Amino acid sequence: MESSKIRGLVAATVTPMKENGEINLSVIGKYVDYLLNVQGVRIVFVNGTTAEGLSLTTEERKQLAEEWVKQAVGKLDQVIVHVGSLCLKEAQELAAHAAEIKAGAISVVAPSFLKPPNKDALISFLREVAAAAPSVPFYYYHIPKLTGITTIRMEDLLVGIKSKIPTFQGVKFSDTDLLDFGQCVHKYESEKFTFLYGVDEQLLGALAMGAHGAIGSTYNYIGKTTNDMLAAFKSKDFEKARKIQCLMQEFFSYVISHGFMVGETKAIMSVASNIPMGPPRLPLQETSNEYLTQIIVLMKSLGLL
Ligand SMILES: CC(=O)N[C@@H]([C@@H](O)[C@H](O)[C@H](O)CO)[C@@H](O)CC(=O)C(=O)O
Repeated sequence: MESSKIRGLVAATVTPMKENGEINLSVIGKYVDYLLNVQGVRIVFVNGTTAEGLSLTTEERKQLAEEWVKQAVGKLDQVIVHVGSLCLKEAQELAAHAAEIKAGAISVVAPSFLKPPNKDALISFLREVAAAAPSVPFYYYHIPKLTGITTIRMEDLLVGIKSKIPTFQGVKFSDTDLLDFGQCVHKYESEKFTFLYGVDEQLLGALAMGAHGAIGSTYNYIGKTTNDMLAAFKSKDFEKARKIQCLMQEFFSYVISHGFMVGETKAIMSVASNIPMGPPRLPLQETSNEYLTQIIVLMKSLGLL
């Protein structure tokens, strides 16, 4: 698959599972068609947070990456495979595999149990993983709320990074710190890095700070509405863009205060796409029918479904 610069929306995919907890590769073809034809989303992020990547076996991750790449051919623009792991060797194995199957890009989250003690240790880890896929564009996956690595700012991480990781292409920035985000875009403009924002509820703020695109769980099912917001922003209709973001925020505000994790994402996506995404894997929990009904009623009333 072509690896070109990433622009626009990227769906952080869920991993379809059967009721017995096995991964369900058979629906990925339909999933691709749904993203493309209904949501207008042409890039996917596979085996990330929403995909429960770190709860899958290495073999499952490889099978999923292969199936996504296979189904994307001739349809999607790009498949980004998340290859991060607590284990360097496993991350390298997954990176080499992503290169072998011709994934468009790889992304790596910081190991979060035995954590890198400082920026240099983190870069050393990332460099070793990136080296296992020496011709595949590399994106660092910054999600401090989940990794617990809260003291390494991206603005600092990027200093001289291209000399350490030649395939470095950009950051998937899943944090609310728009000061750090804005400085990354501003200071590294000449490097032509790509900055993809990952907090869907405030994407408009990041667009104003120069985001090139966005990766998120909700682009699976409100990609079309978010694309309308991107179009309004691009044509400088800021009033319209703000209205769309605020409308989506009514949904975010409700679900975030009542509980919003992968179980909810999978359930909403199953209803929206009519493709069974199944339950999440333990320790995550399936959402209740009662709560799902409330979410769907709200989304319909907002015109998001
Ligand atoms: C913590 C979390 O799951 N964040 C999501 C967001 O899309 C998030 O679901 C959304 O902003 C709602 O809070 C993404 O950043 C995660 C993501 O891109 C991924 O699944 O790899």
